[in-house]
Amino acid sequence: MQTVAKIFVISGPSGSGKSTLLKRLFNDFPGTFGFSISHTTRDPRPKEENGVDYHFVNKELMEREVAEGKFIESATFSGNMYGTSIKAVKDVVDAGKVCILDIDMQGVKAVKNTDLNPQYIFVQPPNVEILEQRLRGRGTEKEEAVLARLAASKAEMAYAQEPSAYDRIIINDELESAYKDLQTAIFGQEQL
Ligand SMILES: Nc1ncnc2c1ncn2[C@@H]1O[C@H](COP(=O)(O)OP(=O)(O)OP(=O)(O)O)[C@@H](O)[C@H]1O
Repeated sequence: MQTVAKIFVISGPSGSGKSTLLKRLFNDFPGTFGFSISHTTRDPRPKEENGVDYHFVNKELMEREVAEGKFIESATFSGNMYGTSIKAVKDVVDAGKVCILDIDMQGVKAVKNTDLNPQYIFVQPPNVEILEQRLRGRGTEKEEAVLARLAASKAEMAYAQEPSAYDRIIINDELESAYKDLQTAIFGQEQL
């Protein structure tokens, strides 16, 4: 399947519908897309496989590679490092797949400092009220987390208005229409 790029960055406020749209895309075009495999310094859990679920690495190695600029971004949660390496993204493309990076605004800015040269897509909710309804409707976050996500959405929406921030803005009002717009952004035209 011909796509307009080999790497797509999908960003947008939490609750804007990125996962919903991507799930559909992966289902409708099996084998076409892939996510990069992240690195982590935490121990594997039972059934987790190195190079499949994560690249499990030791802290010294990961710190060195982060310092060498081999990572798009990295962060520490509960004492464990997590991150996406530039190579992990290129590996998806080398395996013949189109790489989808589902990342936040900081991640988008970080990708812009690499040689990956993706297409940047922003998934935007129709308005803040609907975003709030959807976040609450999803029921996966506590009140505090909902408020934090709504606050973060303001900066994400403002950044998306900068002319050079994204190649495409998809307004996720009616899902069918947003999905068609996503297909057009990815394939150059609607496929289904
Ligand atoms: N067009 C739409 N109309 C109505 N509801 C929608 C639409 N798109 C998504 N939703 C619903 O909104 C909620 C948030 O969507 P989703 O989880 O896909 O957002 P997300 O951008 O992936 O969020 P996060 O960044 O937190 O993972 C979900 O409950 C989803 O079913």
